[in-house]
Amino acid sequence: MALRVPLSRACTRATTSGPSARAISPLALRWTRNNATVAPPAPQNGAGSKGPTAIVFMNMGGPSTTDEVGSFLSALFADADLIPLGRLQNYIGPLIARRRTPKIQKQYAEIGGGSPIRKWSEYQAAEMCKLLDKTSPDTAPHKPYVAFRYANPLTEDMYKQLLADGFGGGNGGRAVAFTQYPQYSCSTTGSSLNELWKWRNRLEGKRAGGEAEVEPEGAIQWSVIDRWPVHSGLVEAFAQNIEKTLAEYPAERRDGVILLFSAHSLPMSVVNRGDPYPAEVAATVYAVMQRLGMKNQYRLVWQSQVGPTPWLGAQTSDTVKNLMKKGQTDMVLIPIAFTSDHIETLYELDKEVIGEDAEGHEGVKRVESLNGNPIFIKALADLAKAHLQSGQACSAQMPLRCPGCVSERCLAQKEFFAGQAKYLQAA
Ligand SMILES: C=CC1=C(C)c2cc3[nH]c(cc4nc(cc5[nH]c(cc1n2)c(C)c5CCC(=O)O)C(CCC(=O)O)=C4C)c(C)c3C=C
Ligand code: FES
Ligand SMILES: [Fe+2]
Repeated sequence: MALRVPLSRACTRATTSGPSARAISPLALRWTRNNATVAPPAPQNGAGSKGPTAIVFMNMGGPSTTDEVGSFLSALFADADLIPLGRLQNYIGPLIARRRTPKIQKQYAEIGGGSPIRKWSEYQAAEMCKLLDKTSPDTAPHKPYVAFRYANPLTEDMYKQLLADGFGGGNGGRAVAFTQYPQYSCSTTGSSLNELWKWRNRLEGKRAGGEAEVEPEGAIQWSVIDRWPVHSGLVEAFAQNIEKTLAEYPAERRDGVILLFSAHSLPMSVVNRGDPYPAEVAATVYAVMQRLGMKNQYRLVWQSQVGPTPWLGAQTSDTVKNLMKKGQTDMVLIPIAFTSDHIETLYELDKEVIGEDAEGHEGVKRVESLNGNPIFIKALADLAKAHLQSGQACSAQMPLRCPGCVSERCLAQKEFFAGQAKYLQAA
C-alpha cells in the first residue's frame, strides 16, 4: 500500500506527545519505504501503537435552551436530505422554521427549557472512550467528539476542533464517525454523513496538484459505524429496561401488557424511495422480543409525523387511543429508534400520548430512555472496538444507495467513505 504521509516527515514528529503524536504512529495506515513495510515508530507516553483515535458521535442534536429553538429549526428545514424543498429550500425553509418556532419553544419550555441530548451525548462519548482505552489499548487514547447536524456543537465546529487538536491537516490521524442512530435512514445518518463529507472537503479536501486534483497528504483517515440495529448490548439494554417497567405491574396483569415499540415515522415518499430505516427498526424490535422470550404481545408503531403528506403508520397516538377504546389499558411505550431523551419522549409520549390520549391511566407507562445506562455505554464501546479491529471503512450495506435515490451528494459521500478502506487495516 502506498505511503500517504512521507516517512521522513512522520519521523520528525516521533518525539512529540499529545494529539500530534498521531502523525508518528501507523494510525490505520501501513508504513512503507521503497515498497517494503517498515515497523512503526514506538508509541509515546502510553499511547497505543495505533492511537490516538478520535471517536465522533453523530446525531441531530437539539436546542439546549428555548432561545436556540429558532436556529435549530432553521438548520433542520434547510436540510434537503431531511426535507427536500427543491429550488425554494432557502426561501421556504426559513419561513416554515419561523412559523413553527413559538409552538416548539413552548414544548421545550415544558420539558425543562431545552433538549438534554447534548448533555447525554457528551457523557456517553466520554464514558465510552474511557472503556475503550481499557479494552482497545492499541488504538488508545480515544478522544470523544460530538457532531450535531442542527445544533451546537455543529459538524463544522467539530471538524475544526479535530484539526486544532492535531488530527489531519498534514498530521494524518484516525477518526471514526459513529452514528448514534442505531438504525440507518438517509434522513438521519445519511444526512450527518453528507454534512461530514462536505466539511471534510472544505477543510481538507482535494487540492490542485499538477494536472489533476489530488488528495492532500496527511488528511484524517475516516471510517464509519453506520448502523447497529441488532447489537446484542443494545438489545440487552432495551430488554432490561422493559423488564424493569413490566415489573411495576402486579404479577397477574404482567403477561397481558401490550408492548408498543414507538419510532419516529418517515414520509411515505422516503419509505418508497427504499430507505432502510423501517426494516432496521423492525429488526431491533424483533431482536428485543426474542430476548424477552416473546412473552407479551407487541406492535411497532410510528410517531412524530409533521405536515400534510402521508407518513408511515400506524401512529402511536391513534394506536393507544384505539387500544384504550377496546378496553386494553395496560401498555408500555418503548422509544426504540433514539437512545437519549428528547422532545419526542418527554413531550410527545409523556405529555401528549400518556397524559392526554391515555388520560394519565396508570396502566400506560413509558420505558426510560437509554441515556447514561452502563449496559448501553458498554455496548457502544464493544461496537467501537469491533469496528476498529475489523479494519473496515463502513458496513457492506452502506455503499448501496436507495433504489429511488437521485442525490449526487449521497453518491459522492458513499464513494468517499467506502473508499477510505484502501487506507485502513485491522487494529
Ligand atoms: C430516528 C429518528 C428520526 C428520524 C428517522 C427522523 C426523520 C424525520 N424527521 C423529520 C422532521 C422533523 N423532525 C423533528 C424533530 C426530531 N426528529 C427526531 C428524530 C428523527 N427524525 C428527533 C429526536 C427530533 C426532536 C429533537 C429533540 O430535540 O428532541 C422536527 C422538529 C420538530 C417539529 O418541528 O415538529 C421536524 C420538522 C422528517 C421530515 C423526517 C424524515 C424525512
Ligand atoms: S436517499 Fe438513500 S442513498 Fe440517497
Ligand atoms: Fe424528525
